[in-house]
Amino acid sequence: MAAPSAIPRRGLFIGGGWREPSLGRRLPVVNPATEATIGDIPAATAEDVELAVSAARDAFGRDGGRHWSRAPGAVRAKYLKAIAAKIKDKKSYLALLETLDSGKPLDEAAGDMEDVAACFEYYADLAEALDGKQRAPISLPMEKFESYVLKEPIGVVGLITPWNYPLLMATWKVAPALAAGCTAVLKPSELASLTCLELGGICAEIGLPPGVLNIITGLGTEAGAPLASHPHVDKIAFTGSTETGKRIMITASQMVKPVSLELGGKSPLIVFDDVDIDKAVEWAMFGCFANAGQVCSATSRLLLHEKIAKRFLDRLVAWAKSIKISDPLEEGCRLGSVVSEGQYQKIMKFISTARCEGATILYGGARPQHLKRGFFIEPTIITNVSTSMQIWREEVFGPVICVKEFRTEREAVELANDTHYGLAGAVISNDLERCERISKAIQSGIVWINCSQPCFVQAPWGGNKRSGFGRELGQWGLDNYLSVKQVTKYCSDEPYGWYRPPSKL
Ligand SMILES: NC(=O)c1ccc[n+]([C@@H]2O[C@H](COP(=O)([O-])OP(=O)(O)OC[C@H]3O[C@@H](n4cnc5c(N)ncnc54)[C@H](O)[C@@H]3O)[C@@H](O)[C@H]2O)c1
Ligand SMILES: C[N+](C)(C)CC=O
Repeated sequence: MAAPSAIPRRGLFIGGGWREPSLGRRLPVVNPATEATIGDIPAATAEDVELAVSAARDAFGRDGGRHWSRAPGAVRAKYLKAIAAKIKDKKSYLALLETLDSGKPLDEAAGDMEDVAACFEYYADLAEALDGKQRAPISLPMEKFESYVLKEPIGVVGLITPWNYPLLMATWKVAPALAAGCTAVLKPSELASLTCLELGGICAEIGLPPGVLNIITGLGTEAGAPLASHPHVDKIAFTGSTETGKRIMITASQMVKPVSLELGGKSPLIVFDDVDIDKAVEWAMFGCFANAGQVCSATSRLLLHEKIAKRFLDRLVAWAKSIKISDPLEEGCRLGSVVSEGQYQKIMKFISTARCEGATILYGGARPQHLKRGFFIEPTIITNVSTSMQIWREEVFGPVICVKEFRTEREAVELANDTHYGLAGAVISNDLERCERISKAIQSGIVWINCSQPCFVQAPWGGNKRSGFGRELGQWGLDNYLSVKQVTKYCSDEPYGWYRPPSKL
């Protein structure tokens, strides 16, 4: 598909319609593959957050919740399915916008749109099933009491999301939140908001009740912070960096507001000496170079058994050389640009610090020579790394992998767990018992065996340690937006009998 001559000019999506931001400000949209400014997005501020939260509050309580929050799950499912159908209809267009906004290869963006539609469909099914799970009885040790559980929507939720999978990361929150009966204010990243704004257009087209989903774009400090601190927002679900996650947690703690946090990672991939090297190399490549390494669970630390390390690295370099790095709209592109100039500078600084600290840049580490414009970085492989180096310890969020060797299984596990993060980890070995042992020993929320990165909407996603807490996707994703209410009934005709009745005079 050819690039559109202009990006749609959208307002903020509040109360079912478009509004100009209160202060009239807009932020430029830069195509990171060309460095051209291709449009702009509204810059919301606290005044707009106020309007969006108020619209969500009204929608939550409208007519006693009959049309949304207390409506049968099948009603909400109908809307979620309609959104999924529209996403499928507009897949090519949305993928194109995502690529122009973020620099990711067009076919990766198209795959993301399929995942977006599948996520809405999945949570439509869970919304329908929710009614059948209400009033689940609790077995009690006293016959005079009966108890059951109601699962109720938490209320108005604030959803703050990053730029690496812009519409998909938003959908992981919007779909379950709406399925649960919550109403929401979504604040996508200022670096890639175009497809999230299009989601607003889709909601209007399918007639989603006004205010059920509100979408405000803008800077984190100006639009995200007032959303996180708003007293009428009942929960914040956040995906982004650990630093911002900490700030959100501090803000939310002032109101004892629940938060779920999907944060950064420094995920290891352990490769033993009993493997097919080329197959394992491909998983390592997919782990660290897909989406230009801007993946929360990216394989950023590669642990190689010393017996295969040299052969593995030779093949890894050979495979890395064969990646097509190009404008992400070109067919066959496997490495696009990173998302912004800021991200480009940050990644380059990580690489130069690694060099200064004594690591070896085995391959890459620079701008590809054939691309004079755009924020492109070669796939980069770094060896001679020590565990005190920044490149080992901190999340890069770019196409950069650092490598260490190990001798024993124990040493591999110690190295894998030598991180403050705990999002994901992976092991490749033909010895499945060893893989099982390692999957238990790795301190993370996700472990892949003989693969790396595949992600399914049915399975829980989230981390431990400084990678956050709470789980998205699957039933766990829905539970994030439900509050559990215990209802206990006294069902005996007898008086309770704790106090003696006053004597009749
Ligand atoms: N664990 C996961 O599932 C997962 C998935 C994707 C990305 N991530 C993480 O996201 C990070 C990259 O995304 P990013 O650079 O957009 O992260 P970021 O923390 O800079 O921004 C994330 C969002 O928070 C907003 N924000 C920034 N400051 C804020 C504040 N003070 N108050 C409220 N909101 C604020 C931003 O505008 C953006 O919408 C990486 O660390 C990555 O690992 C994690
Ligand atoms: C799981 N994934 C890759 C879609 C999102 C994490 O950044």
